[in-house]
Amino acid sequence: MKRGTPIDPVDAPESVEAEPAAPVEPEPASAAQIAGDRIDVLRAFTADLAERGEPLGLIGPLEPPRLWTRHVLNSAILAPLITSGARVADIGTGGGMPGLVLAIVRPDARFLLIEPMERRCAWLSEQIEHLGLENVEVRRGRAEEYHDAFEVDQVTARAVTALRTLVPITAPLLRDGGEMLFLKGTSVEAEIRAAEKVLRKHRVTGALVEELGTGLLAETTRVFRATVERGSRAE
Ligand SMILES: C[S@@+](CC[C@H](N)C(=O)[O-])C[C@H]1O[C@@H](n2cnc3c(N)ncnc32)[C@H](O)[C@@H]1O
Repeated sequence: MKRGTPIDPVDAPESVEAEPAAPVEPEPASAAQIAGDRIDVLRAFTADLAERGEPLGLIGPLEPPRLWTRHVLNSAILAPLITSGARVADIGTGGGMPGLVLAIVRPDARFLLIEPMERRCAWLSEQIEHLGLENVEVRRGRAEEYHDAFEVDQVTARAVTALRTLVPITAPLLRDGGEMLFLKGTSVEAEIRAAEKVLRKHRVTGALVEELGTGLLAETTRVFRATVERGSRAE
């Protein structure tokens, strides 16, 4: 794989034999600025992910040297877009991005981490307990299984699937007026064009792309923001 290509942790090998462990990226100076008084908790999570993430198949072998920049801070940079007091569902949290990282840096919001894979759920639950987080719960399963179970104010996701598939599985989780916040790559505009029909069908309005992290991160990140506006329906 080309260096610099984002790794899909799903494809990460279980172990890499005879390869020396890649050195972990030193903590960037901006980490404390982004995490504020939650930096110690974020450090503890990142240290554990650095040590156990690859053997557990949560991150690929090329990720430790860019763990902070590409994964942890790339997730934490979304924090200012989380509404205080909001109930937030993160879809496909995997090793913790972005949902667990956001739960760490935003203790004033409540998070549900929806993840189908048992081993990843076990990791997330262990981290929640170990870090003493009281604002986050794990729900095992696919987002679609929770469509009639609850409604949240905001839904987040990173590296789960393209917008035209992500919108139909996440829109039903949002209350009327609820917001989608999806971390996306450079292809987001093309994804929006490909998703035009489903955006209309699910009454997703005000779609825009914001660039986050300028002046803080070596690599900025792009977030897709949009709102579900169901409006009142005639009886
Ligand atoms: C490539 S990983 C990304 C993990 C994490 N969000 C990250 O950025 O590192 C995709 C994750 O989405 C989960 N997933 C796939 N389809 C899903 C669905 N329909 N509902 C919830 N999670 C799903 C997978 O189990 C996997 O953990």
